[in-house]
Formats: sequence, C-alpha cells, structure tokens
Amino acid sequence: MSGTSSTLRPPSDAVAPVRHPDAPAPGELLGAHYEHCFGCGGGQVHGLRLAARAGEGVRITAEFTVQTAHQGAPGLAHGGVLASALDETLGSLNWLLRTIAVTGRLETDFVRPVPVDTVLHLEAEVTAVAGRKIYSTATGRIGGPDGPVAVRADALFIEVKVDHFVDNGRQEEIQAAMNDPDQIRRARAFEVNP
Ligand SMILES: CCCCCCCCCCCC(=O)SCCNC(=O)CCNC(=O)[C@H](O)C(C)(C)COP(=O)(O)OP(=O)(O)OC[C@H]1O[C@@H](n2cnc3c(N)ncnc32)[C@H](O)[C@@H]1OP(=O)(O)O
Repeated sequence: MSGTSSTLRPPSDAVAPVRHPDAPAPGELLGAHYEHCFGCGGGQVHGLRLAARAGEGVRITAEFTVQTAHQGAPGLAHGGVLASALDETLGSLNWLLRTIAVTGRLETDFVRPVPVDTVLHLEAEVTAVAGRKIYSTATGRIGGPDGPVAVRADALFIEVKVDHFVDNGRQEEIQAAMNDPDQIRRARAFEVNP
C-alpha cells in the first residue's frame, strides 16, 4: 500500500522546475556539499557517504551502500537511515535549481527490506514548483539501477534565505563554514549560488 497526502500534491498554479544554467552537467558527480553532512560528508564516520550525480533536467541519481552501522533489525538497514538517504538525494536536487531549500515534509514508503552491504540506487526529480514550495519524488532500488523498488518518497522542500542557517545553526559550525577560504565550499555548505 502507498499513498501521498494532499499537501504533497502540487497546486493547480504550480509550474515546471527550471534547471539553472550553471547546474552541473548530466553525469557529473556533485561531491559532498558539506564535509560534516551526515548524508554525504566524508567527515562523518558512520555517515551515509551518499554519492549523487546530476541527471538530465532537474533529476539526480545517487548511490548509498548500507553499512553495519546503519542496521535496525539484525542485518537490515534502519528505516530512518533509508529515509535519510532519500532526504539527502531529494535535497541535492535543489543544487540543480540553485535554490536554498529545506525539507518541510517527507513521506516514505518502505516496500522491501534492505540488507547490510546492499547498494541502494536512488533516483529523484523535482516535479513542480509553486512559489517557495518545491515538490519532488524519489525511489531507491536494490540489485541494480533497474532492480525492484525498495523505498520511495515524496517531499515538499521550502525555499529559505541563508539566514535560516545563520540564525538557527550552532555558532561554532556556522563560523567555521563561513571562514572557509574556499569560496565554492563556503557557498555549498549553505547551498548558496556562489
Ligand atoms: C550539492 C548540494 C546539495 C545539497 C544537499 C543538501 C541536503 C541536505 C539534507 C536534506 C535536507 C534536510 O534535511 S533539511 C533539514 C530538515 N528540515 C528542517 O530543519 C526544516 C525545519 N522547518 C523550518 O525551518 C520551517 O518550518 C520551514 C522553513 C520549512 C517553513 O517555515 P517558514 O519559512 O516560516 O514558512 P511557512 O510560512 O511556514 O510555509 C511556507 C509554505 O510552505 C508550507 N509548508 C511549510 N511546512 C510544511 C509542511 N511540513 N507540510 C506541508 N506544507 C508546509 C506552508 O503551508 C506554506 O504554504 P503556503 O501558505 O505558502 O501555501
């Protein structure tokens, strides 16, 4: 059984998403947007280290290998970890729009159990934009990019100003990210158009 609540259905005045002209080319790896991100950063020992790649249009593909630290039941991935992988993949889409946005709502279907050591093949796309609201959807397959769907999600991201992070984040990390001499890394930590 699956379903999407009405808040995740785009309104009638929603428009198609527009890929930013400076978005990474299709096939290009995005790399971590922030070293300490649980989803993609290399600085988190038990993080997902999810590797996302730009697709055509406003689409992303990504891979995540389930590690022993990601278990819920013995030998199986924790559902919250799988939701994180979907959230991270969906969040990466905003880099193709060059819009700063955070997850407002994430609805997840867990369709098949995902064993440790499995590579989860994720695909996500933005389906519509209505003002600050960005509607997107994702699937995660096992056994290969064309394998059966194990997880799927629909999400609503809300566009925010960079102040969202500056005002709410812990000062220690905000300052460290802002003091990074690398302009691109500094911009990507906050998902800002450099
Ligand atoms: C390579 C680099 C990649 C970068 C890759 C980055 C990956 C990062 C990881 C993935 C992303 C995350 O996990 S982000 C972290 C998790 N998310 C968060 O921490 C967000 C916490 N929530 C908030 O801060 C806030 O609630 C906001 C910003 C979402 C919304 O607050 P706001 O700015 O005051 O806006 P508000 O007026 O309430 O809402 C604006 C419109 O959105 C609707 N709306 C707001 N929230 C919801 C909701 N939950 N469900 C339905 N609808 C909602 C409202 O009804 C309204 O519609 P209308 O009246 O206009 O019609």
